Amino acid sequence: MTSAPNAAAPAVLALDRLTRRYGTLTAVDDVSLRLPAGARHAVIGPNGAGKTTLLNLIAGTDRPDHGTITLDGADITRKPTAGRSRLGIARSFQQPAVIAELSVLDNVVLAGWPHHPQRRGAWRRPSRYRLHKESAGRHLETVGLADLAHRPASTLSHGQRRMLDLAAALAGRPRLLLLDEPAAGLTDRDIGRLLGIIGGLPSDVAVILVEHHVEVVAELATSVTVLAAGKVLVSGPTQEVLAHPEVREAYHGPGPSTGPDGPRGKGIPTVCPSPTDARG
Ligand SMILES: Nc1ncnc2c1ncn2[C@@H]1O[C@H](COP(=O)(O)OP(=O)(O)OP(=O)(O)O)[C@@H](O)[C@H]1O
Repeated sequence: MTSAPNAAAPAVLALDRLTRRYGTLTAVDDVSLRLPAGARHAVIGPNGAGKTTLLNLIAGTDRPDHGTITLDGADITRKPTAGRSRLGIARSFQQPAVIAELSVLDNVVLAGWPHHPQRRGAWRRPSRYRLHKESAGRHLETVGLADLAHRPASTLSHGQRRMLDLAAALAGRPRLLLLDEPAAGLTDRDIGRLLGIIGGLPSDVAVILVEHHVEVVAELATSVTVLAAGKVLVSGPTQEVLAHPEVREAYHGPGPSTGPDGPRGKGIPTVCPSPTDARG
C-alpha cells in the first residue's frame, strides 16, 4: 500500500483558501491544499462538485475570486496559462486536446516545442527538428503509441487519443501534471496501461488526478481530497479518506456497516456515482 505524501516536505503546489464563484454559485469554496514534489493526489466527488474548476484554477484557464496559488513558493495566482506551462504545469483534458490533421508524432512535437532545450530555429534546422522528433517518439513509446507515430491523429480511437493527450502533456516536462478523468472511456486494457504510465512517472513529478473510477484512485493516489458542492469534505491519505464515514455515506447513503469487507464487498463503488445516483 502507498503512503501519504510527507506533509512536512516543502510544497511544490500550495492552494490557500481558493474560491471561485459563478454568479450565486460557489463552484470552489475556500479550498486549501499542499502537495510536495512527487505527490500522487486525487480529487474526487460527485458531478458538479468543482473538480474541473479546481484544475482550471491551477492551470490558469480560470481565475479565483479569492485565495492564492503558489508553485515552488512563487505566487502564480495571476500568472497566465502560458507562464504556468513554462513553469512546468501540464494538463490532460476530459476531451483529449488533439490536432486531428497532424500526425500523432507532430502533435507531441508541437506540445513539447516551447519546453524543449533546443527550441530556437528548430523548424529551419533539420538536426534540431530531429531532436524534437526523437524526444516526442520517446513519449509515444511511454504511452504505447510509437507504432502509430506517422498516422494522422484523426485515425486514432478514443482511448488512443487519450494516450496521445497524455504524451503531449508529458512533452511539457511537467513538475505538476493535472489529469482530468484520464480513465474515462478507456477499456480495461487501456486503464491497465494508464496505471503503468502514471505509476512510472519520475518520482519528482507531482500529479493531481480528477477521477470517477475509485479503483484507479486507490491504485494511483497516495492522498485524496473529496469535494462536495465546492468544499473540501475530507482530505488525507487515500485509504483513510476512502474509508471515512462521510465519504462512504456520500456515495452509498446512510446504512448498516460499510466496512471495507462489509456487506457491500469492497465497500467503495468502482465508479463514483453522479448526484442523481447518489440520491437514488
Ligand atoms: N464557466 C462556468 N460558468 C458557470 N458555471 C460553471 C462554469 N463552470 C462550471 N460551472 C458550474 O460549477 C459547478 C462545478 O463544475 P465542475 O465542472 O467544476 O464540476 P466537476 O466536479 O468537475 O463535475 P463533473 O464530475 O461533472 O465533471 C457546476 O455546478 C457547474 O455547472
